[in-house]
Amino acid sequence: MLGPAASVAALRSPQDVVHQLRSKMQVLGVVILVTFAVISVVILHRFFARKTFEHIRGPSSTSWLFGNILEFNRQDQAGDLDFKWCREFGSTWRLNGILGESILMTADPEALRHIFHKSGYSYRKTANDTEVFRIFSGPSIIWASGHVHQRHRKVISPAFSAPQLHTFIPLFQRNIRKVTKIWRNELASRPEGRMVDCVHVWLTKVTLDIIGEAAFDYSFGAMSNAGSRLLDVYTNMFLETSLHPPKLDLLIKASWEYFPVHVLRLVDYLPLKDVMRINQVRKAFHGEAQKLLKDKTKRLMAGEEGKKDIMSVLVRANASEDARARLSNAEMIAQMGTITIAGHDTTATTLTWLLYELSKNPDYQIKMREEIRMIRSSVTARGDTNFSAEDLDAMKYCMAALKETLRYHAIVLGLPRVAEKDDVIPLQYPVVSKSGELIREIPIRAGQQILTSFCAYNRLPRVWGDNADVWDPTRFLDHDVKRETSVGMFSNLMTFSAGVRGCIGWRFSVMESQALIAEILENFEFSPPPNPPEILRLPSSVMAPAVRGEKGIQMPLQISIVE
Ligand code: HEM
Repeated sequence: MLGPAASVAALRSPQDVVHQLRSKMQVLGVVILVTFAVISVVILHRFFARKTFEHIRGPSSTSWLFGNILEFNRQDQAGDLDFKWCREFGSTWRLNGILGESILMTADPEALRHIFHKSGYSYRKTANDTEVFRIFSGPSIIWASGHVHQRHRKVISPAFSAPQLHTFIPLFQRNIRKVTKIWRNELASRPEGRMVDCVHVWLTKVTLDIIGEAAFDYSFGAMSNAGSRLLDVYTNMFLETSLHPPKLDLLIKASWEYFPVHVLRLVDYLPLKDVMRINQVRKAFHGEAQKLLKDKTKRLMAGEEGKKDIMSVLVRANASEDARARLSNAEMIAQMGTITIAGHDTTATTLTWLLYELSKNPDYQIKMREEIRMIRSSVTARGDTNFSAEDLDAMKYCMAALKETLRYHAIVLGLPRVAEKDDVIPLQYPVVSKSGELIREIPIRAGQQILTSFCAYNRLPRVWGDNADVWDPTRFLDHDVKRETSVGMFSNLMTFSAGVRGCIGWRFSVMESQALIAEILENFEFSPPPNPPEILRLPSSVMAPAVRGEKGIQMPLQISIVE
């Protein structure tokens, strides 16, 4: 029997197919030609440009064409090379990029503070990241830069304020109870009272339904398996587009830095794997977001009592702005895809790693459960049924476990940035140069690339102590780890990035996690499955878990009911 793609092809005439193939070959031909022209210019530019990183130590190049980039993208486990290089060369080192580019890589707290906090927009995103965000979301906050980004941030920020987010706690609790009910029913049907399940699947479903409802008053129907069209096109996007990019993708994308922005718009038509996948996702989000925006604007015009979802708050905030500071319809629509994607897989994956660590640390898991039960008694005693925000904040063991997981399993491993102008980056921890001198600051030339390593910073022994390589939440309990610098959005961690472009949804994620952890651990116990498989950290854009030798995202854990 023919598959759907084959049946569609069978409906076209042979001339159509040949014509289509020819046009695709022509596009590819032009792309390859232009890329080679750009590559020649780049090589010449690199040859004559002023060198500023050459004295810094780093790994030797493993390929004349790719430098260290191929091995970095193909590492066995996410972060392996960051940790190795950081141990070998200190918290700042030099990496060989494509076609002999010198890249500065750093996990140094002062350098991170300088790049993300102090320099405003002087360190921009790479052309590759900017284009991928544009293709996926359109003109949204995560794509915008400079004063346009400032305008987005001003309109969107009120929707992420603490008082606004507190109103979502019952919504978080209502949704996680659906998972609790499904797991309880499933476990009741098993005579042994245990099951092994991929917790990531369920956490992804519940966080997707939560973001749908909280952000847009929209139902993704993930938990009910009703599955909206959006869910179908979007599932597994991160993994499919970012894991092990082909060599040609890496080469083409490295050349984007040298194209003018309007030429880069042609990227939409490139037959690259992730471009085609992401294009599809954007179109699906665009259609739904358009309908939602229309509905919410109509309600606002009719003077109806506004809903509390993030998009409704945004529509009201936007309407009250001065006309020049407002977001356009296209910009409003673009936020839906960004907020959905930035706002659920990230939290789901972090919580998956948390349950994994708890399965290996039963004593700490028991402490968390005892704490939840103690606070439950006081909730019941005052006649309430749900934990309030204050109750959740009072769960110190739970909060410490969440912080430690965000530290130890930084799901965004780091971010690349490009210097907009010549600058000098200060270091908190000086490194030794090739000739044995101490380097305390590094001159940067406009256009040079810096790869920041959040995962390596989050494990620096000088910041986190000698046991930085161990998952140990007690470091966040009673004693305040003395740190010489403060970076990041939350608890001195770089996991949510930092500064003007730091994660706008960090507080949403933390509150949601607090509510989900309390409900899940009050009801269930987690342990490793029989014959526990080796769990890997996949080097994809969100560091997902996998089982060695098997495909796709997986985290099999044994679940049983706590009586
Ligand atoms: C564990 C959970 C999360 C992690 C680790 C995380 C991490 C990050 C990081 C590293 C960035 C910077 C990206 C860049 O500069 O390219 C970012 C930006 C962003 N995040 Fe999150 N995030 C999380 C949860 C959320 C949630 C729950 C939401 C929304 C509900 C959200 C919405 C956003 C948005 C809109 C941006 C773009 C901000 C801007 O460009 O100004 N994130 N996030």
